[in-house]
Amino acid sequence: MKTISLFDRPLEIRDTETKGRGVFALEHLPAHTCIEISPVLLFQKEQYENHGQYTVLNEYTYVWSAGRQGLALGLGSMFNHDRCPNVYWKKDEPNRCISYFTLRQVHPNEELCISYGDQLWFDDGSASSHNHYDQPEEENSFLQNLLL
Ligand SMILES: C[S@@+](CC[C@H](N)C(=O)[O-])C[C@H]1O[C@@H](n2cnc3c(N)ncnc32)[C@H](O)[C@@H]1O
Repeated sequence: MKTISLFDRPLEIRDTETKGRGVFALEHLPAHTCIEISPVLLFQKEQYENHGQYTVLNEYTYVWSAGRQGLALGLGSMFNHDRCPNVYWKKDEPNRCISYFTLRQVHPNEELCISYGDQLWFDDGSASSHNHYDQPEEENSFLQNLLL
């Protein structure tokens, strides 16, 4: 299957050339739009250390409190990494979910990507296939604050 449409949402899961599947916008999305709220499945520290980390889960989970790891259900596990992301995320630990927002205006057919940080475990496809959107200064500082 090449694409999965998401019914009433202007988003689609597509195969990419170098990154596996990814999430794409089908229309213009304004900055700071909430595009997804993913419920999170939590793994206890021991469960993850003894089992989870040796499986494919290790490419998908988010660090959670008390040494736990969280798997974002829904779209949250489908966002690829970009060193200049157009999506940021916020953990909501009490409600065990992660919300995802656009960092800037997103154009139709643009891939929606988050930043995984500096320690990548794969060859970064975003380094070469980077989109050439010039991020305005104020959006840049907003991103810097989030990542600090
Ligand atoms: C959370 S998953 C993202 C969804 C994944 N593409 C899929 O098809 O299931 C993380 C994995 O996606 C791939 N990936 C994400 N961002 C990438 C990038 N910038 N360059 C290459 N591979 C990437 C890597 O294989 C990574 O382990």
